[in-house]
Amino acid sequence: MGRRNNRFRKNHHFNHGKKGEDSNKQTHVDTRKPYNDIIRENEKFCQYYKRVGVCKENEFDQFISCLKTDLPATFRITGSKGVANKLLGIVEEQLIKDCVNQVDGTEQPSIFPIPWYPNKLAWQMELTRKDIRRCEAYYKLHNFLISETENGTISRQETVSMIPPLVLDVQPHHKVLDMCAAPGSKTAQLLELLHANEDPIPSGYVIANDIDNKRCYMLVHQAKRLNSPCVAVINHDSAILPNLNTTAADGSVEQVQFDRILCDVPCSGDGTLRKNPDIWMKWTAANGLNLHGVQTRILRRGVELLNVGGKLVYSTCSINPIENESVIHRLLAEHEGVLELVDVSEVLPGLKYSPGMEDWLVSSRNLEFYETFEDVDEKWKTTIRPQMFPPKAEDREKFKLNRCIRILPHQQNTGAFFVAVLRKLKPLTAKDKSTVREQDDQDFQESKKRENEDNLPHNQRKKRKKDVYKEDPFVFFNDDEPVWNDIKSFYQVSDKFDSKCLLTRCHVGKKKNIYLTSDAVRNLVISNQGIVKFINTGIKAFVRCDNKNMKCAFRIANDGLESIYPYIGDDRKVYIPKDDLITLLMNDTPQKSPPIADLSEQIRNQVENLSPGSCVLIYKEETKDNEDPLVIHISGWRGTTSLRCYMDRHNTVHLLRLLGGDISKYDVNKFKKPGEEDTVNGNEDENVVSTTEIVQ
Ligand SMILES: C[S@@+](CC[C@H](N)C(=O)[O-])C[C@H]1O[C@@H](n2cnc3c(N)ncnc32)[C@H](O)[C@@H]1O
Repeated sequence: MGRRNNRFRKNHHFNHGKKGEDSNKQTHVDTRKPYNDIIRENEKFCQYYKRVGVCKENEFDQFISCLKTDLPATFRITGSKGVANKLLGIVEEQLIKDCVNQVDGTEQPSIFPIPWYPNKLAWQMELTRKDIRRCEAYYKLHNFLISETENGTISRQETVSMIPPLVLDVQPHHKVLDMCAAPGSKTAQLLELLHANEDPIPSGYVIANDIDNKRCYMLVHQAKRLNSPCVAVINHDSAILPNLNTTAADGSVEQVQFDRILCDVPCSGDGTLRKNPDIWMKWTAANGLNLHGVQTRILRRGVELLNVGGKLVYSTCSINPIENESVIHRLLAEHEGVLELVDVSEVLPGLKYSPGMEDWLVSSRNLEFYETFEDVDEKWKTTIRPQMFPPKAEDREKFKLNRCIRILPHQQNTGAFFVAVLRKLKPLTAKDKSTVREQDDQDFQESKKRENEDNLPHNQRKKRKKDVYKEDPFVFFNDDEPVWNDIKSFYQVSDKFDSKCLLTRCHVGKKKNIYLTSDAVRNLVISNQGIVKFINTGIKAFVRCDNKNMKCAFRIANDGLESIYPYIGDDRKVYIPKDDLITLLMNDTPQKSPPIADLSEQIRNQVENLSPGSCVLIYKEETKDNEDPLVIHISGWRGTTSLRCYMDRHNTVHLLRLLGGDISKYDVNKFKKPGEEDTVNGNEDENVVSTTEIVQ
């Protein structure tokens, strides 16, 4: 299987999380109204942004009207190059024809590749998620989106949210920190970039952090879809994230400085009004003022943790300059000569955006606007801070805030977004750090107090700490791990494979699942266990199966297969032709696995002398024009007389789709009762499973 098209695993913690990227914002207002009942008006919002001048005057009405409409649906194709190419072909040749052009009598909505996203791998539709879910004409599109998302081969990510990882320029050897990572759509993208070379185990890694313990499990779920041994999820306040260490072979300890940092900070979220219309009801100018402090502290810690020469992306889904350029300007001014804004105008050709603002007014919570701190009314001087103001006109050229990127909704029918790319030019001095800290402590206390007053409903205060899950330990193998010898000899694992990167999640008892991390992640976990809270790391590589016919107690798991595949000996590898693979995939009853005698001669010859047990099935499809071939690796089982593969339903549908097999029994029209469906399709199969049901 491709690295990113492996098994989706349910995590029971996942449902505890809140929904959406901006759900970390709280409010007094009861926002539980159905979205249709929400009146998309807020006089103060319009007044504020008109006065602050976020867009040209002649565009303002268009800007507001667009914010009042629902967001178009978008998705990104992920997966290894071969899988992504094949899926792209299916989108272009089948999906558009079958799914979108089906509406009779109405204008056909378009579906098109997002022009600035590389290799046509991101698509936008003239349809909202609700349209797709509710309209029968799009049921195949809906089924496709659900099953491929569950499988991990597409990501239903908002257009603008795809930008930060792209401009961060992540390479497979980079040490990457995602400071505010949950629910994890950008972490997933960072991981894809880390694996772009399709190395089985890249030397770089992604540390994904979030302050919210429950949201960390959403992150675990996202990361798991990608089957990477190079990611660890941690749970900390990123404004005070401790220094992380690594330990060298001689035992010396070194502090980690990251090559790339994503700082996708908590924000007022007013850029997501199209997706979250409840924000129309709760927006006030106080939100931005209150968040500026925490945003600054997170960014500042990011700058401290960044390697010299490294890049950091600061992003928000807010339109407000107080949460955006003001934070960037503050950091640039605090550390003059240490940071520069990177010009990314050429990185995403075709992206429409406005340059960062170089001048803005600062407003009190009740919309009194000020040009300078000196003008601010005494009563606001704890809420409005001097550092929130723009640079003086003569300093603008020094800061180059126009290099920030502001995406407004009407520019290309998206949400609103802010992105800034910073490069660190030299280390911070000790003086830099201490002056800033003293000055900031006072602001911090004030803003904490205000956040409580303004944002948190009484019943939510101090609630957070309680339901924190206790993690199982991360127990790495030693050189003399007893179960390893059997596994190594059964699968003829090469000596190049470092078994010390395998781990279990228990100290005692029978080992059930064996997970794999990269060497670098192992080092981080071992060196920092007492320093930060690790929530999850490692992909499932081997699973105990205790089958009496197999000489080894562990079978290979699909999740870790891409990472261990190159180290496995040839004897347990079986090359499978397309028709045989389709036969195996079409069989959904393990007790009736296809008899080897019924498979092709090619398979019969290969498995004749293969002892029963776990094996790797390999399918390779050459492509025209020397494109990346489609290569699929699957965990298989050679029974005494039969052959089967380990697959969940999403994998099965995905692979059958790629191979051109029959998925009609899964591709159910949920708008028709089962009886009607049979009549329409002439399909009498009793085992019809709707793809929507599979999700539950
Ligand atoms: C805008 S969301 C991040 C979205 C995420 N990057 C993505 O693409 O899916 C902001 C996140 O910051 C987290 N957060 C808020 N304050 C934080 C802090 N001090 N340290 C770390 N995370 C924080 C919230 O829990 C929330 O998950």
